[in-house]
Amino acid sequence: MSGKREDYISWDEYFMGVAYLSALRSKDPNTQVGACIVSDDNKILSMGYNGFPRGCSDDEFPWGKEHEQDDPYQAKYFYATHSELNAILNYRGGSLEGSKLYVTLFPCNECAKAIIQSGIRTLIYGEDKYGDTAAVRASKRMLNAAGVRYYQYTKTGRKLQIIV
Ligand SMILES: Nc1ccn([C@H]2C[C@H](O)[C@@H](COP(=O)(O)O)O2)c(=O)n1
Ligand SMILES: [Zn+2]
Repeated sequence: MSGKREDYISWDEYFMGVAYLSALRSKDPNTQVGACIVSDDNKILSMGYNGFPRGCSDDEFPWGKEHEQDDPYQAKYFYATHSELNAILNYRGGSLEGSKLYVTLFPCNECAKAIIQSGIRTLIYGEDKYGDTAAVRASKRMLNAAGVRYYQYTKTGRKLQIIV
């Protein structure tokens, strides 16, 4: 055997795989989101998943949805930091100018602002299940205006199995 292995995973499979792996760390019982920020020369810069800020206990803060509780103070939305924002805030290396963001779910309007302002130029997303909401429509409006390129990741169908 003298040639190289040919069935290695692509860059997109690798980074989207890392984003999906990060999502598995989320304690959100309904939606787990993962993100991976990559430099333009394909080095991983940061990762994140949705969860409560440091010091806000996963066991004490609420994981319910607003409409079930009828009180936003008792629902997760005031407290959960989105995976994209966590990935941006987790980066300690300086500038994210020109980087790419892989995220399992299309970013909301608040994350879009952080993405634009941090200098991320390309966004590759997995799902768009909230695509018809005002938050995601506003997000796309801002990303379009700011010239952030985005496209949906096309699943290759390859099954990645890791035994840990
Ligand atoms: N792009 C996104 C969108 C949502 N999230 C987080 C915020 C919540 O923890 C969860 C959404 O909960 P749901 O309303 O589906 O019960 O996902 C995120 O991190 N990034
Ligand atoms: Zn968001």
